[in-house]
Amino acid sequence: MVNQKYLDKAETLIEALPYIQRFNRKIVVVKYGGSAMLDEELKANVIKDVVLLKLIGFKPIIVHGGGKEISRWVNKVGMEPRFINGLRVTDKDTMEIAEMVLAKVNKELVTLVESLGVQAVGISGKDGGLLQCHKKLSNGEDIGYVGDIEKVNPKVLQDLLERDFLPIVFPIGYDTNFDSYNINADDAACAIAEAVHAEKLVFLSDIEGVYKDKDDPNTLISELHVHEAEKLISEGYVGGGMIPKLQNCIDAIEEGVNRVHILDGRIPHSLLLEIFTNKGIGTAILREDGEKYYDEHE
Ligand SMILES: Nc1ncnc2c1ncn2[C@@H]1O[C@H](COP(=O)(O)OP(=O)(O)O)[C@@H](O)[C@H]1O
Ligand SMILES: CC(=O)N[C@@H](CCC(=O)OP(=O)(O)O)C(=O)O
Repeated sequence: MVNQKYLDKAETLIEALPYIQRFNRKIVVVKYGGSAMLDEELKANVIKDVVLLKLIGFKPIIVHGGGKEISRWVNKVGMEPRFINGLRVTDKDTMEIAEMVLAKVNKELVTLVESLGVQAVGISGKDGGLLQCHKKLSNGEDIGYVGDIEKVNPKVLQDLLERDFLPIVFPIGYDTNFDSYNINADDAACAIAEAVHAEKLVFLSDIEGVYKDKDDPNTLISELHVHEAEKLISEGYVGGGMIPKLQNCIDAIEEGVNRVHILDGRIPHSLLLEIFTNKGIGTAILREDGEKYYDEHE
C-alpha cells in the first residue's frame, strides 16, 4: 500500500494542473518589495516560487523595490529619508544612493535565481529604453528626481523572455535629456505589466491585502470589482501606500491585465498558494465582468 503522505503529494500536483495549463507561456509580473525583501529566508522563498513558475512554463518578470534598503543607506551617509505621499523626496545625492542600492539588490536577486539553475538578467528602466519618464510632482510640489512613467519600451523584456531568461527589473529610468529618475516600484510594475500584456500582476506587500476598515485586520476583502476599489479610495477607506497601490491595480485592469492581486509577501509561498490553489489569499481586483468566486462559492 502506498503511504498516504505520497498520495497527498500527488494529489497536490494534480490540483495544480488546471492552473499550469491556464498560465502556460503567459506573462506574470511580480512586484517584490517592502519587508519581504529584508528577511533572507522570505527572500529565498519568494525567489524559489518565481523560479518554479518559470520552470513549469510561465513567463515571470520580477519588478523589485528596495525602499527600506535605500533608506538604510541614506541614513548611513548621515541624511534623513523623507517621503511625501509615499514617494521619496529625491535630491541628487539620494538619486545616486537609490540607483546604487537598487542595482546591488538587483544583482543579489539575479544571483539567487541563477543559483537555482535559471538564467536571469537584471536590468533597470534605463536599459533598452525600458522606462522613459518625466519629473513627477506631488500635488504640484517639486520633490526632486522622482519619475512619472511616460512611455514603456517593452522590447528588451520581450527579447529576454523569448530567449528564456527571467528578467529582473529595478525602477530607475531617464527622461528625454537622459537625466536619471527614481520611480516608485509599484508604478513601474504596473506600467510594465500593461506594456507586455501580462496575464497577471501580483503585488507582494507588507500587508494581507485590502481591509474594508484600515485599522481592523478582520475586514480583509477577498475580491473587489474596479468600481468598488475606486469607491474605497474616494471614500477614504484606504490610506497611505495603499492608495497608489490600489490605483495601480485599477489602472492595470483597465489597461487589459487580466488578473491583479495584492498578497502578503510575509507569508511563505503566498505566490504559489494564490496561483495554484483556490484558497483565496490576499485581495484580487477584478474586471467589472469578472465573476466573484468567494462571494458565490463560500
Ligand atoms: N484599507 C487598507 N487596507 C490595507 N492597507 C492599508 C489600508 N489603508 C492604508 N493601508 C496601509 O497601506 C500599506 C501598504 O502600502 P505600502 O506600505 O506602500 O506597501 P509596500 O511597501 O508593501 O509596497 C499598509 O501597510 C497599510 O499601513
Ligand atoms: C520615488 C520612490 O519613492 N521610489 C522608491 C523606489 C523603491 C521602491 O518603490 O521600493 P518598495 O517597493 O520596497 O517600497 C524609493 O525610493 O523608495
